[in-house]
Amino acid sequence: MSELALALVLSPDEQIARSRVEISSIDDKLLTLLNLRQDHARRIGEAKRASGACVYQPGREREIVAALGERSTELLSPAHVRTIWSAIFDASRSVQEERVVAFLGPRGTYTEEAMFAHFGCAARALACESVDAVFAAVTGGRARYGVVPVENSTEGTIVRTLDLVLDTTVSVIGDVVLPIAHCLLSKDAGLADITCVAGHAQALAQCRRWLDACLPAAERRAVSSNAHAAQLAAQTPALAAIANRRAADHYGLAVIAPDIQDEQINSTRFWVIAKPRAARQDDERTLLCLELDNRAGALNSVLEPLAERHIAVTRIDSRPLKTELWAYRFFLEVACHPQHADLLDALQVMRDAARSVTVLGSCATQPESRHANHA
Ligand SMILES: O=C(O)C(=O)C[C@]1(C(=O)O)C=C[C@@H](O)C=C1
Repeated sequence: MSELALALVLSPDEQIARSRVEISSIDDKLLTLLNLRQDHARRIGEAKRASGACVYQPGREREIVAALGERSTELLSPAHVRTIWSAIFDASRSVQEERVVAFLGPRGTYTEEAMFAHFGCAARALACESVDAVFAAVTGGRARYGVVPVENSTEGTIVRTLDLVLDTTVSVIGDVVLPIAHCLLSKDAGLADITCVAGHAQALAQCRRWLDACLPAAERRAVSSNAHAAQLAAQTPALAAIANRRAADHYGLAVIAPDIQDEQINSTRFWVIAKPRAARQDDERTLLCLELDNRAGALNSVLEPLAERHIAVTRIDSRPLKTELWAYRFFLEVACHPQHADLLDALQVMRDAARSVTVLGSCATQPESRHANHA
């Protein structure tokens, strides 16, 4: 009897039971094939170790997903293919290296969310108490990678991160942009019972208008992270925390008000840091630090060589030199691969005009905003 004819004579329960048997048998075959795939990934990992090649090859991953996406069907969309293969690549990379990733903790921070968005669940997470501790874990070899916040679309630069990248030997090797949806969390108090709101200074600032309108009399207490604020809220009934839903789940809190950020497009950029390594083929942005003489036209003389070669400057920031009054160093992001002939050419001219020019790292294509996983 054909499948169609059989479907007509089977009761719903019989159909479910029959298809479950088929699904179990398909899962069995999938698992065998996935193990075979993992074995090849392991062999590639050994070859990469021998040749010094990088484990993570985003270009190859994109190629695979694009080819499979073209064969997608009504039953399995390109988005499903992307999600499934993203987990397969995670597993595959995890047999090639153990990825300990330090992040600004504790558990439940937005940085943890960014870490999972970038590395998937195959990473072994190492929660650190401060941005400094994340850098120390990477420079000291306790973690291969680190994830730290660097810029918020409402509040601007996180200067400590910028200073540490400028002052240490680590490189920026990627970035992640997350939309930030702040919630007010409490153990079991209602809005009227809250006398204190704790959160990272940036989060308190990003919710200023909402707090002025809804909790004008409450004390605002700046703490080291939003997740730490959630820990405090779990212990103190009249204290509410500004944090994400991941923190609510992790610390057993209720969301008393969702989406309290003043700007709905509020997003944070996180940098992925590591010890210096060669740029990847598909890195399209290069990060630079420029130290300039304190004279008229100094900044212009380093920007001109870029403009002349049509290299766009996508970000510029200044930080005090600290060793000299009112003198600055400049952080630049430019839209070009670090080894591109035009950029190498520009850098040579810039080096003549500046006290020093340092390449701080490079990133792949500008990340799209990813939606926070509130599951
Ligand atoms: O092709 C490689 O270089 C692999 O290591 C295999 C593989 C994969 O699982 O397909 C895994 C990691 C890379 O980022 C790209 C692809």
